[in-house]
Amino acid sequence: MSFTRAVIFETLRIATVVNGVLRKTTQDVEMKGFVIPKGWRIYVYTREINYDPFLYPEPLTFNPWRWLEKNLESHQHFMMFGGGGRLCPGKELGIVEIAAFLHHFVTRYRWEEVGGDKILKFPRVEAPNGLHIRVWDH
Ligand code: HEM
Repeated sequence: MSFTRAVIFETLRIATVVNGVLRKTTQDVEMKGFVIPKGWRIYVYTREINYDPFLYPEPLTFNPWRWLEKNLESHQHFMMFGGGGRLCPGKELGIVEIAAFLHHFVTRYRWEEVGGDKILKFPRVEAPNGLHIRVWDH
């Protein structure tokens, strides 16, 4: 299960649909010489963190093994499920659901892409015309 978990994290890192998390300051916050006034709304653009080459060398390469080498999941910059008191409560359920789907899909079926579908990477990962695949029993 640890490799499946690594595949899920790497997929979320490269192609999550959650580009960031929102917060609002409840008091003035000083950070690295800057003051964020009370009441400001903040958008933490986690997509940028996920592509940071200092945190994830060769960030555009799909490399699930990077999650096994170090415990990246416990790092402060791991924010695919948000963080702090508002951390996604469905994190583990979501991972189990994806893992169960992947297990059945990979072990029971084979698939191929059909047609030259367009995939956009920015501002978010999406397939505007849908991602068409042909699936058959293995
Ligand atoms: C891959 C799957 C999922 C991803 C990537 C994801 C991601 C996120 C993110 C980024 C947040 C914002 C956290 C923050 O502001 O710090 C969030 C919040 C939340 N998620 Fe998920 N989520 C996933 C699955 C689920 C599932 C399966 C459930 C419920 C069954 C769920 C329920 C929630 C709820 C209720 C919140 C709001 C928490 C709050 O504001 O206190 N999520 N999720």
